[in-house]
Amino acid sequence: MTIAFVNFPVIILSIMSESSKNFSSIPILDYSLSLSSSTKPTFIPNLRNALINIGFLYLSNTDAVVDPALVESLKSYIPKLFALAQDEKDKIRMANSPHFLGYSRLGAELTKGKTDYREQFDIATEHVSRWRPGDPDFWNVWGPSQYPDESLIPGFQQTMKNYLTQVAALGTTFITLIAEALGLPSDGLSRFYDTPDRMQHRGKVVQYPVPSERSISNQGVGPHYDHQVLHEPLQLLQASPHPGIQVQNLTGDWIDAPPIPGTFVINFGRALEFATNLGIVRATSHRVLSPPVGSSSPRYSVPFFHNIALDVRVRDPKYEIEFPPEILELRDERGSLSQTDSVNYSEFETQPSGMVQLMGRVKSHPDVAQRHYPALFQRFFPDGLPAAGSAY
Ligand SMILES: O=C(O)CCC(=O)C(=O)O
Ligand SMILES: [Fe+2]
Repeated sequence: MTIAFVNFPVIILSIMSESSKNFSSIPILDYSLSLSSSTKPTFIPNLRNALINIGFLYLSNTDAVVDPALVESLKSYIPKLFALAQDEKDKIRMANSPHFLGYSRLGAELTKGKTDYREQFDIATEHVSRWRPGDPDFWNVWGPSQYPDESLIPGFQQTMKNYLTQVAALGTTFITLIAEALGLPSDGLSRFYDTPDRMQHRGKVVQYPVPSERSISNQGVGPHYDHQVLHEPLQLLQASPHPGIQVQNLTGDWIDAPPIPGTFVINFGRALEFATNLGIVRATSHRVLSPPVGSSSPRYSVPFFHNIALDVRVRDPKYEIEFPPEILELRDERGSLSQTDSVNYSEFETQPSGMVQLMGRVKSHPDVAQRHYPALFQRFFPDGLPAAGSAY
């Protein structure tokens, strides 16, 4: 099977050297090939390979859906966003929001109980919460975002909204390509989605500061799977070289996925893994290390998470999909997925997607949970708020 490569020097050449298990770099897929019926047949097999064997890919040539000028404009706002006065950032802190949207100070987030060394604004596509008293708590995990005062950073809000709309559209189209790559009709995964007004997808803008000599940890964000279907982080190029995301292959090695200009990194979340007969698609464990000590600039990224509908229980027989035998064979050739030490969202086995999402948010942001979901907070943190991990 061939992999479409963009000619870029940082990509290590030895892709899939021995077996797919030991992949040692991440393939680059040219999105524009999916747009015409004459080139789509070269795109789909590469996507199939990434879905089943790797769990990660770079996507290039997405200009038809995500405007490069908009991406440049968004990038130019990011250092200004983090340079806002601390009290202005705190005005839109995440603890204000039952939807876990807003600003988190450095060190406010936990992954597997350990502190992540990053500062971030969680901002989602526009959505009105449908939760009313008496409804399931997890309906309230989606709702409106908080933005900094417009006069402090004029134009940022609209730019971010436009960006989120465009990457969400890319995600929605990409889901149809995933369905085709898995031998289904292009709407083969549509059962996992609600109507657009009842969907929300999340983004965030993240700064990973350069640690000092004395820092005890270089955990930008600890090893985890994403719970959603798709994760489309935009890694921004830095003044000094940064390793970027690292991805774990089936033998447990961490593979660098450095930023490549003009691409998105796409990885698949546990929702998709569980929804595809418990593991045709691979969700892949990943982490981010802090920039090396002495780097001249922090690392910035804009992750985006494409969700499935809140009420879907992916393991409910009514959502079961029949895949063609060739796809099942490819899964069998790959073998079963190893257990890693990452946050793994095994709750998908029994819980609706919204509840899995809410539980993940509670564990990552206990102070927000204490305020808005006291019963769940008590369940996960019976001894009270941990010393680290407050989003105030
Ligand atoms: O910062 C990044 O590039 C990715 C972060 C990530 O994996 C996450 O927030 O889930
Ligand atoms: Fe992630």
